Amino acid sequence: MIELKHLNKEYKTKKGTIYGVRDVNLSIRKGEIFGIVGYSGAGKSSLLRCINLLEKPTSGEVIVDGVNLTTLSKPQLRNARQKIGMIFQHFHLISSKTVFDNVAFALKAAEKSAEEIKKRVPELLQLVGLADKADQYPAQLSGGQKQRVAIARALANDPQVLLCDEPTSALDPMTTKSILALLRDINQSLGITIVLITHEMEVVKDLCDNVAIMQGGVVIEQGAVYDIFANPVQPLTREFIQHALDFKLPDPLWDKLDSGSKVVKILFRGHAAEQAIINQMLKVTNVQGNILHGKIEYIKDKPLGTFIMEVKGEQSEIDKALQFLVDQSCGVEVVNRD
Ligand SMILES: Nc1ncnc2c1ncn2[C@@H]1O[C@H](COP(=O)(O)OP(=O)(O)OP(=O)(O)O)[C@@H](O)[C@H]1O
Repeated sequence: MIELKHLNKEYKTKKGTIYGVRDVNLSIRKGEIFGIVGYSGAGKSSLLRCINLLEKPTSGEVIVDGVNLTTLSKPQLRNARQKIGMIFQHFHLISSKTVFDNVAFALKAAEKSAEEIKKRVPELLQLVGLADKADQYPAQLSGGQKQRVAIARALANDPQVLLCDEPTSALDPMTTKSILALLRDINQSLGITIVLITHEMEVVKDLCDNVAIMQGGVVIEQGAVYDIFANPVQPLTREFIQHALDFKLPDPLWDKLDSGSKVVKILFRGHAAEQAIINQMLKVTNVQGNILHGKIEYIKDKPLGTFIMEVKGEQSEIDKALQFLVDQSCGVEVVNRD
């Protein structure tokens, strides 16, 4: 659906050239939810805004549904953009217009008739759960409701793609969940391809099919969300995942551990998460194990288990135990106190 080929975006400033996006190649499939993750300044917004040419790439190709947007004339680009909706962190609603008129604005821009607008706006407001708010003004709405209006407006012209620029960063956790659920519904019921940028891996875990991690304008790692969580390669990716899975041992627990023991983080991928592998390990080796932390996450309905264990025994037996886990395809990492 979306192909980015050797995409570069440079900003010329008084202080020199700033590289927003550097040689990015991405392929986003029709109907998927694709996440782009990175810290502030990583180039996420620059990349997203290149997809609808809000930012003109310095070089490279942006192909949406088979059309290379970088080659289009202005009127052609205007037409192509109607098939790409966009929502933002701070909603970008027009404060002097009612909810109805904010949504109608997108239809007017696409030169829809008054009759069509009268029919379409209530349908859109129904879709986002705001059928009773048509006559209210943005100031009378909560953050979540404002984002719903923005989503209705973005969907007005039946886009094939919805670009989401940190859509939940200004919202509380409960509202975040409801907006993510709405985006998932829209993706499933309307088949719209969603590209979403965020700095929270939690959002990616709950919503996305595939993800790209950005640093310094470069995509440093990409893949299916489950694979990225189960086998992160880059240190930055590991850092993001650590935040999302939250498995840092608290200090009082470290204080209680035997000085001769090892603390091991074990990752169970796929069906291994549902089997009694730790039990088997304790049976076939002469070590004692004490589980300090454990949880099983379901990502895209596939289990991913993370356990932190204190392992005690002769070094040779500990080595044997860890090798047993590796042989069962578990990820094994000795954890040291920070
Ligand atoms: N219009 C601009 N002029 C000059 N530099 C820019 C411009 N827009 C972005 N940049 C620079 O490009 C780099 C990438 O910025 P970008 O906003 O794309 O990152 P980001 O990952 O979206 O960050 P954030 O999460 O803070 O929005 C940064 O160094 C930023 O300062």
